[in-house]
Amino acid sequence: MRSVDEHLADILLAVRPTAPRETGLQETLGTVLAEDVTSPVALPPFANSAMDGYAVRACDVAEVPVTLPVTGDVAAGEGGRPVVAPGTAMRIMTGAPMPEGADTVIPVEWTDGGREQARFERSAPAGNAIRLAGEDVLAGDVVLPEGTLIGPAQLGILAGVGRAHALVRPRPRVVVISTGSELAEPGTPLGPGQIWESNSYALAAAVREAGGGAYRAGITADDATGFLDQLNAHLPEVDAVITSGGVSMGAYEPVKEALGDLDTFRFEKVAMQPGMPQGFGVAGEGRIPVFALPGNPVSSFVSFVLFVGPALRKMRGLEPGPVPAVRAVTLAPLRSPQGKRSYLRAVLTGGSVTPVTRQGSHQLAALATANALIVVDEDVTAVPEGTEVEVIPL
Ligand SMILES: Nc1nc2c(c(=O)[nH]1)N[C@H]1C(S)=C(S)[C@@H](COP(=O)(O)OP(=O)(O)OC[C@H]3O[C@@H](n4cnc5c(N)ncnc54)[C@H](O)[C@@H]3O)O[C@H]1N2
Ligand code: MOO
Repeated sequence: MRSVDEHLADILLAVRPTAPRETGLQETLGTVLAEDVTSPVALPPFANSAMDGYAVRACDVAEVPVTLPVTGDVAAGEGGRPVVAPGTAMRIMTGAPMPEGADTVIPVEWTDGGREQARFERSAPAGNAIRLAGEDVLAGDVVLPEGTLIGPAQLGILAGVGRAHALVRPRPRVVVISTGSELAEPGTPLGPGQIWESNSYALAAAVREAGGGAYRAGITADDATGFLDQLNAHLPEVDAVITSGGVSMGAYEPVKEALGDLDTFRFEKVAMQPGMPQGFGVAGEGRIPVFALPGNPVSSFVSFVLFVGPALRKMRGLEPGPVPAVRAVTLAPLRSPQGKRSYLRAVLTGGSVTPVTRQGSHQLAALATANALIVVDEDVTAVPEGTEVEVIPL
């Protein structure tokens, strides 16, 4: 059997980041920059007021109280070149350009707020409440280096430096294909021997949560030719394929049957529980990665966390890194099969973790109550209560 680490290493070797594409500003959220973004101008581009108040010369309000004539208003967006003459004041608004002649701003709260003339109760040194040009960014500064993940703040500064587009690695597009003649669409009645199809919904949701774009191809019956036709139809549209089911030892294993003989594919047992039967390879002219995950719902979900999640990070242009884990004390004893790394569904609260009672790889409802996976190494078969263990938060 291959180890979890070996299987992941094979996958990471085969996947590559998506090709950079010029993308509209709003669509860059969750993507990774493929260029250094510089600012064409200084930010702020001009000295401006940080407060609503009066633009004056500091020397004119050095002795207070003092009353000065108010010669006009400077609003934000002012495009002219207003001038504050000695011994006068102008009302100024937050974000408005500093008028010539003025070297300080007196907040309106320190005055009587007059329009024709204003009485100043407090003085301030030169430079008070003024935001200088270039205080945030100088023209030509790199504001976001290549490789930056675009979140709301990063999208904001893209807009702030005037960009309507950016060169980014698009979210990987992923199709999820579920195989199984027993599967019925949720919302339709169950026939004899049928269950509602859940894997493609969970996996597509996991892809989206992991920063990819996902769609479901629907259900394919247990027929290798039909599966292959469906796979080939989707390959030109996607950056990766996830299949569920049809990879183990049964008489009807369409995924394994369709892809098992290709020399770009491997179906193997990975030393883990759940998720032992795994397939991975590349298909089509685009050498599109195909993750052939086991059909048991908990197995496909855990496989996603361990293998597809890191691969999607690499495809997005991020460091795949180790799957983030924490340490916590188990509040119950744990059991694990010899030679397999177990991923026990569990509830993590603060520094302690409790495995859920139903650990079967078909027990999807139990998975839905968990928020973490406890990792028990291959060579450990029993862990006493009170032991510190490795935990992957979900
Ligand atoms: N003789 C052996 N049998 C099995 C082995 C083995 O090593 N030797 N491995 C077991 C393990 S472990 C797993 S995991 C499963 C994997 O099987 P497949 O990937 O071939 O998946 P299926 O047989 O198609 O389905 C397994 C199970 O999951 C249900 N399922 C499948 N797809 C969905 C879906 N989209 N939504 C909800 N449920 C789904 C399916 O009805 C089956 O109950 O093989 C074991 N057998
Ligand atoms: O290894 Mo399978 O994934 O348990 O059910």
